[in-house]
Amino acid sequence: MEKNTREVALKILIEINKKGAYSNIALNKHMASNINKLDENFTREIVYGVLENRLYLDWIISKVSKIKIKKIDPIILEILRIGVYQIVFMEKVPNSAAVNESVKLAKKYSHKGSVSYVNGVLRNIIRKRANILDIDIKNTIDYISIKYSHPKWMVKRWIDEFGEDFTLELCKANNEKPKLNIRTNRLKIDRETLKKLLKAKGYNISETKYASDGLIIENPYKITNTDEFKKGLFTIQDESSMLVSQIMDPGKNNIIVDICSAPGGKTTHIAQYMENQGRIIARDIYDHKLKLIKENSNRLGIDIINTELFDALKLDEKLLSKSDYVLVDAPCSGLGLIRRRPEIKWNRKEDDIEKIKEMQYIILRNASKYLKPGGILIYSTCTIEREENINMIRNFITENNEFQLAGFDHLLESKKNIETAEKGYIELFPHIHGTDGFFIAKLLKKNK
Ligand SMILES: C[S@@+](CC[C@H](N)C(=O)[O-])C[C@H]1O[C@@H](n2cnc3c(N)ncnc32)[C@H](O)[C@@H]1O
Repeated sequence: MEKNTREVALKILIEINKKGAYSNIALNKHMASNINKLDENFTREIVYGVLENRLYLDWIISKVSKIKIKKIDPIILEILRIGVYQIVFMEKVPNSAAVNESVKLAKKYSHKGSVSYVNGVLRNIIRKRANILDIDIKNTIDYISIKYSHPKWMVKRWIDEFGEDFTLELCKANNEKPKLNIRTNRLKIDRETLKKLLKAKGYNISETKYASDGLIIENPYKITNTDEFKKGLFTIQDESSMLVSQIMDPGKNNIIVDICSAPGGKTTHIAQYMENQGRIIARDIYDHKLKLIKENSNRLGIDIINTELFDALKLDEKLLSKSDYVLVDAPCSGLGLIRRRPEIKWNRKEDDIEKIKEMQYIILRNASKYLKPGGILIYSTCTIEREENINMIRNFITENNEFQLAGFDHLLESKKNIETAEKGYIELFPHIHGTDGFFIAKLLKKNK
């Protein structure tokens, strides 16, 4: 049985590396519906463990391998990473099992020479373990990069922006498992009652710190199979994302434009704030993603959302000065999501940030034109890159002086470590706030 779990992990990792698949989607695709909890957890741990620790695992392999990492066949390298991960991080797995199962995978997926190479590398690592696991590197960027397995460009960028201690803690937190958060659907139930219902089913639950609708689930196994989920009493959403609608704080009968809205996490939350009265125009560039908004709305009992296929890079003359609130939940580099999707570390390139920034600015500028005077614009991203966040907003305000930042500290449940809220924006970080890395700014379009 365990052989299969390792082989499934190998297939998933290859799919992520070769095809750029998202880890969560690849995992769900490969998990048979009848897989037991132990096997599922084992595969999950290997996939995430290998993605999170890739540079450190490669560094260990390089200590004993005669072949340079870049020259190792990609499948053999992945088999080695899986083997080394078990030896170094999974105490319950006997070394013999880690070696034998890796050798079996090498036999199945490669040729004879590779089999003895995999066997030799893993046995050498076990033998020399006491001397090769400590990282004896003085340079801070190199040290953090290997110890917490983040690409050097990312570490350097963050040290320049946030300092060394901050970067080290951030990288450490990026390798920790995020807790599952759910959002109460206040159209159907209040948070306290939902908490009691789920507690009675054996879930360990606490309340989110900043978001008023959020609950943190310690043991979320099969939570989407519960009646409570099927009846639409809650939806899955990180606390950081819940804050977007909380900070927007729209009321009944407003007109809202959500310009990049799929799969609808924030749009459906906005509808809750509007008590399902008024009108939301929810747009996205992908039709298949708009369908997800409809599915989510149906489950949650929301009928004020009109989905529209529209490219936010284009200006829609029909919407000029029409809306009370606009949300720009911009496509971004996603560097705040590394805890959930560690493959971002390996798939994202530094050059991408420049291109993404240009697109974000055009989307923001177009979206701002849809607001009535006195309207509110919310700009959010799931990245910690200031170039895509506060620097972008400051540039925008300089060039569009009818806009100003609007403070919102009174809308948060707690003000701890979130002091900039009174100035009209917040930056969230996994190691400080326990949320995804995230940015939210609130802008007021002044009455002329
Ligand atoms: C951060 S996600 C939005 C998440 C969504 N607001 C939620 O809470 O569920 C960004 C979205 O922008 C969409 N997108 C990317 N480029 C776009 C464009 N040019 N026009 C409209 N939507 C775009 C993507 O398809 C993606 O669904």
